[in-house]
Amino acid sequence: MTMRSFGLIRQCCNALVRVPLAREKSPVSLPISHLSRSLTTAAEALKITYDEKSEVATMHLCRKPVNGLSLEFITQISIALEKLENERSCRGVIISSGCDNVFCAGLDINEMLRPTPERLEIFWKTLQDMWLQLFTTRLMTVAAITGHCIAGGCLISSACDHRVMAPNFKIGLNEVKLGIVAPFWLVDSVKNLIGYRQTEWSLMKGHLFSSEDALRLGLVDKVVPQDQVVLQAEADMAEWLQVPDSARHLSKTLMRRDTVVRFRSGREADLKTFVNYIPKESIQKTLHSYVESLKSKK
Ligand SMILES: CCCCC/C=C\CCCC/C=C/C(=O)SCCNC(=O)CCNC(=O)[C@H](O)C(C)(C)COP(=O)(O)OP(=O)(O)OC[C@H]1O[C@@H](n2cnc3c(N)ncnc32)[C@H](O)[C@@H]1OP(=O)(O)O
Repeated sequence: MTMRSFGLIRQCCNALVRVPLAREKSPVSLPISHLSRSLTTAAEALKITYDEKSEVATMHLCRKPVNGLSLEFITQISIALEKLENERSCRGVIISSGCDNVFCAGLDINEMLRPTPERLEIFWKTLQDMWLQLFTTRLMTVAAITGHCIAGGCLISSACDHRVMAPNFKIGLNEVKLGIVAPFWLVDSVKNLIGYRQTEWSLMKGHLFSSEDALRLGLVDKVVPQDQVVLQAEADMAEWLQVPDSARHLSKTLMRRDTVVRFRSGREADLKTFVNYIPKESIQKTLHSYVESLKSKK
């Protein structure tokens, strides 16, 4: 197998002061006073490899301990996606995790705790952009879900085209448990997979589905033993790539058009809602208690 890492991407991922690079906006300088805590450095957090033979890249999320989506991390993912999108030979990307038993625990909650208004706004815009990129990319996208896949984690997996998950983990939108609400575009992308009622019910309860229930509902496409998830994702990717790229991408565009149109017309209002809602004292209290409960479970 011929593997090479994308030098350019690595280079970009290491330079993280000016963000975001994603489409539809010009770069802005980040207030770096509120860097969220992680056990990994920015350079270690995202590893991209490319297999020339299969024309498939792997985006390995390694922001330990749980791949919490901080502004810097989302920016890295966004830059990497853009680079892959522009790499003509690349036809697909597998998103995998380097965190034990966790694919992604969602947004880094620290981003929402006592945030500066400036950073909060950039954070949400960057997340919106990253989601749009992933949801609409010409690349075939496969999520290799080797562990829990919660809220923002489900944002990533549900924006992909195909999902392989390991057994005995949890996946879904639990935002209400934190006193917050999933944005309509994330809800739509889950609803597209599992239908209205299951989405409504799980959203209102903050219910996380087991891997097995997720398979039954269509929230994931396959459940295989944890040590086979990536291999299965690669095999499924190869099968998917037998379909001509442009026809596959046009079909995806057709199916996702309504969600994208709704997103584009609602994203400004969505941003305003988020930046007004999160700093509220009552929300801050609930988020704080949630973080405490995570720490005290040990
Ligand atoms: C109409 C108004 C609309 C307004 C819109 C408002 C908001 C919209 C946002 C919606 C979009 C998405 C939101 C989110 O993603 S919120 C995050 C939701 N995620 C979670 O609830 C997951 C929480 N984590 C867990 O349940 C567990 O950590 C686990 C993933 C199951 C893994 O368990 P385990 O292996 O036992 O690890 P620990 O629990 O010990 O965690 C290790 C350390 O990591 C910290 N941690 C965990 N998750 C997060 C996180 N999401 N952000 C930041 N930090 C996290 C945890 O506290 C541990 O830290 P410690 O070592 O310092 O104790």
